[in-house]
Amino acid sequence: MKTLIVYYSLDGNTELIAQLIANDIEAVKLKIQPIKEIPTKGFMKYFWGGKSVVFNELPKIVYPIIDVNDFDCIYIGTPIWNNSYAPPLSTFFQENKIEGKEIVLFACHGGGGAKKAFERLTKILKNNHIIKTMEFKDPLTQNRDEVIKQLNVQLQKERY
Ligand SMILES: Cc1cc2nc3c(=O)[nH]c(=O)nc-3n(C[C@H](O)[C@H](O)[C@H](O)COP(=O)(O)O)c2cc1C
Repeated sequence: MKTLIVYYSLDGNTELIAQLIANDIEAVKLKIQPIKEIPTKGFMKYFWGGKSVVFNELPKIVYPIIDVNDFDCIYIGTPIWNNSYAPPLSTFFQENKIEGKEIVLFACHGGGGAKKAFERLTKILKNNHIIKTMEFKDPLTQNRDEVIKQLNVQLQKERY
């Protein structure tokens, strides 16, 4: 089974989880990068990020060329922005038709959870089989061994 890990991360939390997953399973890791990076400091990042969710923006993105059809399983990772997933993923979904895949969703949040974002992603990815969802609270602020433990528990658990 060929596995792809595709993710966006502004502050590195989702990136950390993507890396820890990649340490655990054989997979191609693909980072999505907006061409115009949003501010990473202070109030402005919440303003820009929040605005992009509210207006359903499709920011221009770059990433290494891949063909999603080459993969059977796709891990999709996002930070939670305004209770939703980050808009760079919307652009990725527009540019890459994801159908008939086994999907694992993972998200990092600041304490508000990821339920709504997972519901939205499940809707968008309706022609796929979502096998698992995993969420983490700002893992960069937590003890690394604890995060690895949480990841291992979540990798083993059933979807709901
Ligand atoms: C624009 C913006 C909106 C956010 N909205 C939420 C939210 O609704 N709920 C929440 O729990 N955390 C929210 N956060 C916090 C991030 O989801 C959290 O810090 C996450 O770990 C960041 O992941 P990253 O480091 O991969 O970017 C928001 C952060 C930003 C920048």
